[in-house]
Amino acid sequence: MLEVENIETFYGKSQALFGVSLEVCEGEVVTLLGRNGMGKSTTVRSIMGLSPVRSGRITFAGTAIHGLPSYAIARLGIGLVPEGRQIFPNLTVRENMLATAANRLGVKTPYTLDRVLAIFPRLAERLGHFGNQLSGGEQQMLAVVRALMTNPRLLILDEATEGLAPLIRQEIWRALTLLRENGHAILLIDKNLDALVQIADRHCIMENGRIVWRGTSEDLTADDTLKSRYLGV
Ligand SMILES: Nc1ncnc2c1ncn2[C@@H]1O[C@H](COP(=O)(O)OP(=O)(O)OP(=O)(O)O)[C@@H](O)[C@H]1O
Repeated sequence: MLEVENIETFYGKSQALFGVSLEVCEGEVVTLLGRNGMGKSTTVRSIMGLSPVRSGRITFAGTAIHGLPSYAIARLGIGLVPEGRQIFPNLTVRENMLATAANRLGVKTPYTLDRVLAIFPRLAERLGHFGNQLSGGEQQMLAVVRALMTNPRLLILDEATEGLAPLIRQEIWRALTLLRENGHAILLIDKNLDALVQIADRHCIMENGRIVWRGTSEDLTADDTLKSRYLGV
Protein backbone atom coordinates (compact mmCIF):
# COMPACT_ATOMS: atom_id res chain seq x y z
CA MET A 1 0.00 0.00 0.00
CA LEU A 2 2.77 2.44 1.00
CA GLU A 3 6.15 1.95 -0.60
CA VAL A 4 9.06 4.19 0.26
CA GLU A 5 12.04 3.47 -1.97
CA ASN A 6 15.51 4.77 -1.34
CA ILE A 7 14.56 8.31 -0.35
CA GLU A 8 17.01 11.08 0.46
CA THR A 9 15.83 14.19 2.30
CA PHE A 10 17.75 17.32 3.23
CA TYR A 11 17.28 20.27 5.58
CA GLY A 12 19.11 22.94 3.60
CA LYS A 13 22.54 21.46 2.95
CA SER A 14 22.26 18.98 5.78
CA GLN A 15 21.25 15.47 4.70
CA ALA A 16 18.81 13.81 7.10
CA LEU A 17 17.81 10.65 5.19
CA PHE A 18 20.23 8.44 3.28
CA GLY A 19 18.31 6.00 1.09
CA VAL A 20 15.43 5.02 3.37
CA SER A 21 13.13 2.25 2.12
CA LEU A 22 10.13 0.76 3.86
CA GLU A 23 6.78 -0.76 3.08
CA VAL A 24 3.41 -0.92 4.80
CA CYS A 25 0.91 -3.41 3.35
CA GLU A 26 -2.90 -3.46 3.70
CA GLY A 27 -3.94 -4.09 7.29
CA GLU A 28 -0.37 -4.14 8.54
CA VAL A 29 1.07 -2.34 11.58
CA VAL A 30 4.70 -1.31 11.08
CA THR A 31 6.87 0.68 13.50
CA LEU A 32 9.75 3.06 12.98
CA LEU A 33 12.12 2.85 15.93
CA GLY A 34 15.35 4.54 16.92
CA ARG A 35 16.87 7.02 19.34
CA ASN A 36 16.19 10.76 19.12
CA GLY A 37 17.34 12.54 15.99
CA MET A 38 17.74 9.39 13.85
CA GLY A 39 15.30 10.44 11.14
CA LYS A 40 11.93 8.96 12.11
CA SER A 41 9.99 12.23 11.96
CA THR A 42 11.82 13.25 8.80
CA THR A 43 10.70 9.98 7.19
CA VAL A 44 7.10 10.76 8.14
CA ARG A 45 7.47 14.36 6.95
CA SER A 46 8.87 13.08 3.64
CA ILE A 47 5.95 10.67 3.16
CA MET A 48 3.50 13.51 3.84
CA GLY A 49 5.26 15.94 1.49
CA LEU A 50 6.17 18.28 4.36
CA SER A 51 9.91 17.78 3.79
CA PRO A 52 10.20 17.10 0.05
CA VAL A 53 12.48 14.25 -0.93
CA ARG A 54 15.46 15.05 -3.14
CA SER A 55 15.65 11.58 -4.62
CA GLY A 56 13.92 8.23 -4.38
CA ARG A 57 10.32 7.27 -4.82
CA ILE A 58 7.21 7.07 -2.66
CA THR A 59 4.04 5.38 -3.88
CA PHE A 60 0.75 5.06 -2.07
CA ALA A 61 -2.02 2.80 -3.35
CA GLY A 62 -0.31 2.75 -6.73
CA THR A 63 0.11 6.53 -7.07
CA ALA A 64 3.51 8.23 -6.97
CA ILE A 65 3.19 10.79 -4.17
CA HIS A 66 6.69 12.23 -3.88
CA GLY A 67 6.51 15.79 -5.13
CA LEU A 68 2.80 16.15 -4.40
CA PRO A 69 1.64 18.82 -1.92
CA SER A 70 0.66 17.56 1.54
CA TYR A 71 -3.04 18.16 1.13
CA ALA A 72 -3.10 16.04 -2.03
CA ILE A 73 -1.26 13.22 -0.23
CA ALA A 74 -3.70 13.39 2.70
CA ARG A 75 -6.61 13.25 0.26
CA LEU A 76 -5.33 10.01 -1.21
CA GLY A 77 -6.02 8.47 2.19
CA ILE A 78 -3.14 9.02 4.61
CA GLY A 79 -4.19 10.29 8.04
CA LEU A 80 -1.36 11.83 10.06
CA VAL A 81 -1.29 12.24 13.84
CA PRO A 82 1.66 14.62 14.01
CA GLU A 83 4.19 14.95 16.79
CA GLY A 84 2.85 17.73 19.01
CA ARG A 85 -0.75 16.86 18.03
CA GLN A 86 -1.61 20.28 16.55
CA ILE A 87 -5.27 20.21 17.45
CA PHE A 88 -7.19 23.48 17.11
CA PRO A 89 -7.02 25.15 20.55
CA ASN A 90 -9.96 27.52 20.03
CA LEU A 91 -12.37 24.95 18.62
CA THR A 92 -14.37 22.61 20.81
CA VAL A 93 -13.70 18.90 20.82
CA ARG A 94 -16.75 18.35 18.63
CA GLU A 95 -15.63 21.07 16.20
CA ASN A 96 -12.12 19.63 16.09
CA MET A 97 -13.61 16.24 15.24
CA LEU A 98 -15.80 17.59 12.47
CA ALA A 99 -13.24 20.02 11.03
CA THR A 100 -11.48 17.33 9.01
CA ALA A 101 -14.36 14.89 8.50
CA ALA A 102 -14.53 13.58 4.96
CA ASN A 103 -15.11 10.37 3.06
CA ARG A 104 -13.25 11.10 -0.16
CA LEU A 105 -12.49 7.47 -0.86
CA GLY A 106 -16.13 6.45 -0.42
CA VAL A 107 -15.59 4.07 2.49
CA LYS A 108 -18.74 1.95 3.01
CA THR A 109 -19.05 2.57 6.74
CA PRO A 110 -17.29 5.88 7.35
CA TYR A 111 -16.37 7.04 10.83
CA THR A 112 -19.04 9.12 12.52
CA LEU A 113 -18.93 10.97 15.84
CA ASP A 114 -20.66 8.00 17.50
CA ARG A 115 -18.19 5.49 16.10
CA VAL A 116 -15.10 7.43 17.15
CA LEU A 117 -16.56 8.16 20.57
CA ALA A 118 -17.08 4.43 21.06
CA ILE A 119 -13.34 4.03 20.54
CA PHE A 120 -12.44 6.97 22.81
CA PRO A 121 -15.33 7.21 25.32
CA ARG A 122 -13.38 9.70 27.44
CA LEU A 123 -13.87 12.33 24.72
CA ALA A 124 -17.65 11.97 24.92
CA GLU A 125 -17.53 13.78 28.26
CA ARG A 126 -15.48 16.60 26.74
CA LEU A 127 -17.37 17.41 23.54
CA GLY A 128 -18.07 21.02 24.54
CA HIS A 129 -14.59 21.74 25.92
CA PHE A 130 -12.08 23.74 23.90
CA GLY A 131 -8.97 22.05 22.58
CA ASN A 132 -6.76 24.01 24.94
CA GLN A 133 -8.75 22.80 27.97
CA LEU A 134 -7.83 19.16 27.39
CA SER A 135 -5.11 17.15 29.08
CA GLY A 136 -2.19 15.96 26.93
CA GLY A 137 -3.73 12.49 26.72
CA GLU A 138 -7.11 13.82 25.68
CA GLN A 139 -5.44 15.99 23.04
CA GLN A 140 -3.66 12.92 21.69
CA MET A 141 -6.94 10.98 21.55
CA LEU A 142 -8.51 13.94 19.74
CA ALA A 143 -5.61 14.06 17.28
CA VAL A 144 -6.17 10.35 16.50
CA VAL A 145 -9.91 10.92 16.12
CA ARG A 146 -9.33 13.86 13.83
CA ALA A 147 -7.17 11.70 11.58
CA LEU A 148 -9.76 8.89 11.67
CA MET A 149 -12.55 11.26 10.63
CA THR A 150 -10.80 11.65 7.27
CA ASN A 151 -11.42 7.89 6.81
CA PRO A 152 -7.83 7.18 5.86
CA ARG A 153 -6.49 3.95 4.37
CA LEU A 154 -3.27 4.42 6.30
CA LEU A 155 -2.84 6.06 9.68
CA ILE A 156 0.56 7.45 10.67
CA LEU A 157 1.30 8.31 14.29
CA ASP A 158 4.45 10.22 15.15
CA GLU A 159 5.17 9.70 18.88
CA ALA A 160 1.90 7.98 19.69
CA THR A 161 2.16 8.13 23.49
CA GLU A 162 5.11 10.38 24.30
CA GLY A 163 4.80 12.22 27.60
CA LEU A 164 1.50 10.60 28.52
CA ALA A 165 0.58 9.02 31.84
CA PRO A 166 0.61 5.19 31.91
CA LEU A 167 -3.18 4.83 32.13
CA ILE A 168 -3.73 7.15 29.19
CA ARG A 169 -1.07 5.29 27.22
CA GLN A 170 -2.99 2.09 27.81
CA GLU A 171 -6.11 3.73 26.41
CA ILE A 172 -4.24 4.76 23.28
CA TRP A 173 -2.79 1.25 22.84
CA ARG A 174 -6.23 -0.28 23.37
CA ALA A 175 -7.68 2.04 20.71
CA LEU A 176 -4.87 1.27 18.25
CA THR A 177 -5.38 -2.45 18.84
CA LEU A 178 -9.06 -1.97 17.98
CA LEU A 179 -8.14 -0.09 14.80
CA ARG A 180 -5.76 -2.86 13.88
CA GLU A 181 -8.51 -5.43 14.41
CA ASN A 182 -10.70 -3.32 12.12
CA GLY A 183 -8.09 -3.81 9.41
CA HIS A 184 -6.41 -0.39 9.48
CA ALA A 185 -2.87 -0.12 8.19
CA ILE A 186 -0.77 1.87 10.68
CA LEU A 187 2.76 3.28 10.63
CA LEU A 188 3.70 3.90 14.21
CA ILE A 189 6.51 5.81 15.89
CA ASP A 190 6.88 5.41 19.63
CA LYS A 191 9.43 4.41 22.23
CA ASN A 192 7.27 2.06 24.26
CA LEU A 193 8.73 -1.19 23.03
CA ASP A 194 6.64 -3.52 25.19
CA ALA A 195 3.43 -2.16 23.69
CA LEU A 196 4.86 -1.97 20.17
CA VAL A 197 5.85 -5.64 20.00
CA GLN A 198 2.29 -6.54 21.04
CA ILE A 199 0.57 -4.46 18.40
CA ALA A 200 2.91 -4.42 15.40
CA ASP A 201 3.66 -6.98 12.70
CA ARG A 202 7.04 -5.61 11.66
CA HIS A 203 9.61 -3.10 12.90
CA CYS A 204 12.23 -0.90 11.23
CA ILE A 205 15.06 0.57 13.29
CA MET A 206 16.67 3.83 12.15
CA GLU A 207 20.14 5.12 12.90
CA ASN A 208 21.64 8.30 11.45
CA GLY A 209 19.11 8.59 8.65
CA ARG A 210 19.26 4.94 7.57
CA ILE A 211 17.21 1.85 8.28
CA VAL A 212 19.70 -0.46 9.94
CA TRP A 213 17.44 -3.35 10.97
CA ARG A 214 14.08 -4.82 9.99
CA GLY A 215 12.25 -7.71 11.54
CA THR A 216 9.25 -9.15 13.32
CA SER A 217 8.20 -8.68 16.93
CA GLU A 218 9.66 -12.11 17.78
CA ASP A 219 13.02 -11.18 16.24
CA LEU A 220 13.09 -7.91 18.15
CA THR A 221 12.01 -9.36 21.48
CA ALA A 222 14.66 -12.05 21.26
CA ASP A 223 17.58 -9.70 20.57
CA ASP A 224 18.78 -7.79 23.64
CA THR A 225 21.93 -6.52 21.89
CA LEU A 226 19.79 -4.89 19.23
CA LYS A 227 17.65 -3.18 21.84
CA SER A 228 20.56 -1.77 23.79
CA ARG A 229 22.58 -0.77 20.73
CA TYR A 230 19.90 1.04 18.74
CA LEU A 231 17.13 1.80 21.18
CA GLY A 232 18.88 2.32 24.49
CA VAL A 233 16.68 -0.11 26.42
N1 LIG B 1 13.66 21.48 10.77
C1 LIG B 1 14.90 20.96 10.77
N2 LIG B 1 15.96 21.68 10.32
C2 LIG B 1 17.19 21.14 10.31
N3 LIG B 1 17.49 19.90 10.74
C3 LIG B 1 16.49 19.15 11.20
C4 LIG B 1 15.13 19.63 11.26
N4 LIG B 1 14.35 18.66 11.78
C5 LIG B 1 15.18 17.62 12.03
N5 LIG B 1 16.45 17.91 11.69
C6 LIG B 1 17.62 17.02 11.80
O1 LIG B 1 17.36 15.85 11.06
C7 LIG B 1 17.82 14.71 11.75
C8 LIG B 1 16.67 13.74 11.97
O2 LIG B 1 15.73 14.32 12.85
P1 LIG B 1 14.27 13.70 13.11
O3 LIG B 1 13.46 14.72 13.84
O4 LIG B 1 13.74 13.15 11.85
O5 LIG B 1 14.63 12.49 14.09
P2 LIG B 1 13.67 11.58 14.97
O6 LIG B 1 14.25 10.21 14.85
O7 LIG B 1 12.27 11.79 14.59
O8 LIG B 1 13.94 12.13 16.43
P3 LIG B 1 12.95 12.51 17.60
O9 LIG B 1 12.57 11.22 18.23
O10 LIG B 1 13.80 13.36 18.48
O11 LIG B 1 11.79 13.26 16.99
C9 LIG B 1 18.45 15.21 13.04
O12 LIG B 1 19.82 15.32 12.85
C10 LIG B 1 17.81 16.55 13.24
O13 LIG B 1 18.68 17.42 13.94
